[in-house]
Amino acid sequence: MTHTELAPAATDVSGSVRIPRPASPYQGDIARYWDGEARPVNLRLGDVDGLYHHHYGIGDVDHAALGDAEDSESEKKLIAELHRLESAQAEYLLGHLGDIGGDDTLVDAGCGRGGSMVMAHQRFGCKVEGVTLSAKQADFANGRARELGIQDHVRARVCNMLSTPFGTGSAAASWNNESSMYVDLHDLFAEHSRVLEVGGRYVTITGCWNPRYGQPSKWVSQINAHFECNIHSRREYLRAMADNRLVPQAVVDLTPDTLPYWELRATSSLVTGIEDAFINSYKDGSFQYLLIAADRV
Ligand SMILES: C[S@@+](CC[C@H](N)C(=O)[O-])C[C@H]1O[C@@H](n2cnc3c(N)ncnc32)[C@H](O)[C@@H]1O
Ligand SMILES: CC(C)=CCC/C(C)=C/COP(=O)(O)OP(=O)(O)O
Ligand SMILES: [Mg+2]
Repeated sequence: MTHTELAPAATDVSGSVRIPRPASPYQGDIARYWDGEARPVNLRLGDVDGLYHHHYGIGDVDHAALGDAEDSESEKKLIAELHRLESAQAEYLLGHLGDIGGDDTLVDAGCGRGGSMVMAHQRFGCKVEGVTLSAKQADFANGRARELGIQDHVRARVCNMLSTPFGTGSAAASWNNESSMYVDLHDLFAEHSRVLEVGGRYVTITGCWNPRYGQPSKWVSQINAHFECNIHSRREYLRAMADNRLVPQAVVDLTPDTLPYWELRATSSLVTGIEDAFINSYKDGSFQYLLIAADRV
């Protein structure tokens, strides 16, 4: 499918994104949450190179890139390092999408400010369609795409990821990057399964509670309350995929890879207060940071 066949962008006369009525009061709350979000830990990291993420980082910290306590640039270097780890996370996700060509269309479900969409287009040359509940985020992502001159290929719209306007079988690949904890997984995977072509690839990076712990730990409950989300268990992911023709090809526990990011972030001036909940739950085994890549069969 070429992008000219896609439904027209939902914009009003001023060029901003049209806002559909939320599908539920909860979705209205989540839209308001992200419309109002302006945490320095996200904006200052994004300012490093113009890729704005709302996900966390993976990989080893490059200690040589950090200044020592006397270094007047140490805060700037710390921010650049946290951002590098967040972009590494997105590259890792994109690396599991398979063989994507310039004529393909990808779907980013819960696209935030669009950092991963820009990276996907830069990597594959393809079209990327994102959906978010937040009009502010969609405007931001579309503004960045215009600044980069890639607005014909990268587009965000205000839309519920459980009911998208994308054609059946129209996407070569789709993903959720830390956005699946806001929806019912059966509904979510039914929609990905519909939009993906047979043989297409679905990838998620997510935090999930570990069934081996028994129930969501107090740390998981704290993260849910902090973000107004509903973290699922690893078992729920695999079951809901199996029920929706999504067959896992890779399940990677990224918990050891994300801990260095959190430990570094906990030392920065940009802490938000949620760092200990992530660190403690990753360490006590009640919570895992997982990538799942699945084939649409
Ligand atoms: C933590 S942010 C992740 C953003 C992005 N994936 C990234 O990696 O930067 C969660 C995103 O999920 C979106 N979201 C939550 N529920 C949604 C829904 N039902 N439909 C569309 N987007 C949703 C929010 O609007 C927000 O953009
Ligand atoms: C792994 C889990 C459970 C994620 C929950 C979803 C979420 C809020 C992700 C990060 O967003 P953000 O980048 O806006 O958060 P922060 O401000 O903490 O960096
Ligand atoms: Mg962040």
